[in-house]
Amino acid sequence: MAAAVKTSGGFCNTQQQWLHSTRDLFLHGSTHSNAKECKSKKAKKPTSLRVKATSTKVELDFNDPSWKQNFQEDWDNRFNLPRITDIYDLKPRPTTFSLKKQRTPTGDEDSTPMDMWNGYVNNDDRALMKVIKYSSPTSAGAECIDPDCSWVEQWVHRAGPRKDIYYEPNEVKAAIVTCGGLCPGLNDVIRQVVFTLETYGVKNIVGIPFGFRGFFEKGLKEMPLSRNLVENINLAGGSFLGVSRGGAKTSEIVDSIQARRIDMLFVLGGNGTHAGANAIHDECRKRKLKVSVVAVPKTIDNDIPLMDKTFGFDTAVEEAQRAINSAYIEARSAYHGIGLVKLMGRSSGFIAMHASLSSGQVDVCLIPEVSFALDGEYGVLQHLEQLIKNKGFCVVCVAEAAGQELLQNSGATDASGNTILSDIGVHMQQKIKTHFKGIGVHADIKYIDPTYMVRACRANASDAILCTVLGQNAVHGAFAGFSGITSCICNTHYVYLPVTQVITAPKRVNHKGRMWHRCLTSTGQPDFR
Ligand SMILES: Nc1ncnc2c1ncn2[C@@H]1O[C@H](COP(=O)(O)OP(=O)(O)O)[C@@H](O)[C@H]1O
Ligand SMILES: O=P(O)(O)OC[C@H]1O[C@](O)(COP(=O)(O)O)[C@@H](O)[C@@H]1O
Ligand SMILES: [Mg+2]
Repeated sequence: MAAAVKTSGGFCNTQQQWLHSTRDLFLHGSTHSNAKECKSKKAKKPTSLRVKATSTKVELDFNDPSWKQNFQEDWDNRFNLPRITDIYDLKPRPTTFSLKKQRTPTGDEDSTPMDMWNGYVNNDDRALMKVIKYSSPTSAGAECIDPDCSWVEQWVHRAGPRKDIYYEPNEVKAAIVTCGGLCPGLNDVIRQVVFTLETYGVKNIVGIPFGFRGFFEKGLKEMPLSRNLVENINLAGGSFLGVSRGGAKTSEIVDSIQARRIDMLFVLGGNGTHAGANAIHDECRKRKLKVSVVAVPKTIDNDIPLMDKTFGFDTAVEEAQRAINSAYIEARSAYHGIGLVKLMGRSSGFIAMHASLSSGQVDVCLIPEVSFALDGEYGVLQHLEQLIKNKGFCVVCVAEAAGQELLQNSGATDASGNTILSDIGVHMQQKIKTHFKGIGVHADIKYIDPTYMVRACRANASDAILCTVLGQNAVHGAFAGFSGITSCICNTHYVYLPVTQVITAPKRVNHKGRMWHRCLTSTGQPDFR
């Protein structure tokens, strides 16, 4: 019987490094860990780990030949999709979502007979979540489960239309709600959900106004939706239905779902919304309601784990890049110009990192995942001084959650309970001004905060396509009888994940990963510690 390893804090050794990796894999589906760096030099492989998964407690003993099987069984259990047939004994019916062309055959010899055309997804179809086989834990970005970094298949359920469905389309009432902050692409998803529902034959489609509030706030009326009504909503940013934060009272929301006789609920939102969707799904199950709750992950922050990206992220990066370009032009044109851009990202620096990379105009990129000092020999200010001296101008991109430890925090939260961050952009602007004044060097600082411009725009082409697929798949998932799932993209494939698996913790930039190092190579910045 191998010894179990303590799973939380307190010590730092090689075992702990493994522990963090494996624990992260279980908790976040990724070994991209936020683990503190361990200083211990001597590598000593642990033989056993006690790992607490989100739904099961699994003990992996790597000396046990069946550890891989145990891991996979736990994985399959956790990624199994909840279905309404788990609580109801329902008979499926053939789908009404036709992949056949609705035309009379032309007699074209080359045309495939429709009944042989494989257009439906089988419930046993799976996609691999991880495709790289790392030969060693020291390989760049290695995500290992055991000390030898063995190959372990991690399958997830493929998304798409099924041959059998569990709802009578003409009896269905479907509702759509958009929650949290704005995000490019919300309207594209609403539109595709409506189109696809109508293709199945659903006639009763409504929009819930202003997020979860629309379920219980007096005076807010549901909006009937149809193809005609939503046809052009993708041409504008924002949400056609409106969004809101806070006010999520699960039991009241489910009372309202019951009273309105909603059968399918499509919930578009970020990590908070997904937690809300999960609570609604659980409550519906408790009340034995035949309701499918299907989420679609939105957030410009790209901070939802397990998926390649959330819709809106690409567009936000593109827009952020425009702000960087303006900062660059201002800085380049001024005598000793310093352009400073603050970008969103509540707890992760994805927008800042990607916009810095894509613009190619950033000299210093600061993200919350990597701590830095402003003052001192190795601080950011000293580096800016060098840049001004050597090339005459510079551009700094800072993520809103970066360097929070350098600031005073009021501890205040927004209506959803998210911490209100202190303004690192304004703080840096002041610090840079004071620093250059102090050393008697002229500096012309131009500060740009494009915050709401970045997320209020309409989706770009790649996001519009992502929204189309995710929105359509959300509807297919509901008709297939799944509930408590989210429609997303993993490893370039479209899949469904149980919501429980994506609300464990926000995804963050892997500061030891290749992408961050590419960013450092691009900016040429040193360590600021
Ligand atoms: N843990 C939670 N359980 C239930 N509902 C939640 C939870 N966290 C947030 N919500 C609700 O989800 C909605 C959106 O959450 P918020 O954090 O503002 O945005 P996002 O979904 O974009 O992260 C809000 O109405 C909020 O009340
Ligand atoms: O000003 P608001 O609406 O509270 O939004 C601020 C937050 O919204 C975001 O743009 C997105 O957050 P969510 O996806 O969680 O809604 C964050 O980057 C930012 O911190
Ligand atoms: Mg959020």
